[in-house]
Amino acid sequence: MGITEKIKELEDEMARTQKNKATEYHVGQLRAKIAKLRAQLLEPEKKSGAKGEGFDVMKAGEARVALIGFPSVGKSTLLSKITDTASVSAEYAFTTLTAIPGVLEYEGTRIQILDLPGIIEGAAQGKGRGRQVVSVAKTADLIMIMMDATKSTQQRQLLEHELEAVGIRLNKRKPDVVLKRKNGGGIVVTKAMGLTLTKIDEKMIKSILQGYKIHNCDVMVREDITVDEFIDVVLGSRKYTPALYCYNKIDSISMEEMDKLARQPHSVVISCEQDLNMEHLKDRIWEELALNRIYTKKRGEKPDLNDPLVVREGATIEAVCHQVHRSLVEKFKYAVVYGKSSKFSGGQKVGLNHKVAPDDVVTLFTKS
Ligand SMILES: Nc1nc2c(ncn2[C@@H]2O[C@H](COP(=O)(O)OP(=O)(O)OP(=O)(O)O)[C@@H](O)[C@H]2O)c(=O)[nH]1
Ligand SMILES: [K+]
Ligand SMILES: [Mg+2]
Repeated sequence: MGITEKIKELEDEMARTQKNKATEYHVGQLRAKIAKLRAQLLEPEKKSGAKGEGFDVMKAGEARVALIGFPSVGKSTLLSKITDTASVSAEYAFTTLTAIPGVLEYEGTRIQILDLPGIIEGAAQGKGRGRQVVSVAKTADLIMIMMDATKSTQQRQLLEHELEAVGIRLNKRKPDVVLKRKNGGGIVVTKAMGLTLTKIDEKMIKSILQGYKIHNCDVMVREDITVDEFIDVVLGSRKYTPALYCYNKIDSISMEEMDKLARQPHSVVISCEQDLNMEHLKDRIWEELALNRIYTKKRGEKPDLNDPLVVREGATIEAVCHQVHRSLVEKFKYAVVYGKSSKFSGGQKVGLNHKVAPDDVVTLFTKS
């Protein structure tokens, strides 16, 4: 009998079993057996030779949010609740075996939410399908770290650790350091005016670079970085992603406990089952994604306020062009912006590098 058939048998048995005090232990055992078999299904296939790089899911909408968490914290329940997609949820671990995309409509914006298999400690080292899951997290604009409010708060640290292990930096800005490799001249470290380095010194910077066999390089340090942050800069391939910590199942904890969790930074508490705080969660997703709406208008016409473009905070006119059409940048001549980013109330003529502000109106002019 294959694993899937075995699982099916156990599931059937679970469905047949009356749940009460007398069967509690037996049901618990069934659940553990199912979880163990499903974990086996999650093992990467040996012969495929793939290093487990992500799941093949097309991006959709204006942004992507990945749901990362241990098994059975309620990721699938949440997906079914806030998007147009139903994802199977159940009381045993490893119910979800692949990436399931859904779309959350938020005030005219489409946000892709990715339900993912639960990960376990050691995911980053390739335990279970963990490596694949954390790879998908790298493609997300926001990582939603989902936890069971009734379980220990250690979950948070363990999950952060797994994500850090694959080079994701949560709620951190890229350190303000510029490295410029050269062909000669040794290592030259320059600091921004008035900056004192308290956590790293020039000698350390040089020795780290030499450790990575970089012997000729200009280093411009613009903030008081730590050793780890400097190593991140040298390694380069770090992904700096906003994270929202979501505690589910608050229906099962006390008010005091709930209050404590809700007060942590970047945190939100919900109950999918009891429908608690779901609208607030959507607001927070939008806020953490830091998306802005702007509007385009044709010359001599009124802007179409029903059809906003959604761009990242700090987006440039170039990004706006990309949103409108892939080939627009090549034909771009100049733009006129109206609104907060414009110096003049009658509109300002700007180039591709100009940064737009929320609710700006933009007219794009192309070479004919
Ligand atoms: N008490 C309570 N139970 C919940 C809540 N949300 C989900 N559950 C239950 O938690 C269990 C697990 O839910 P799932 O949605 O399958 O969890 P998951 O994180 O997708 O699990 P995997 O796919 O196995 O990683 C189910 O029995 C749900 O009914 C909640 O807000 N409160
Ligand atoms: K589950
Ligand atoms: Mg699931």
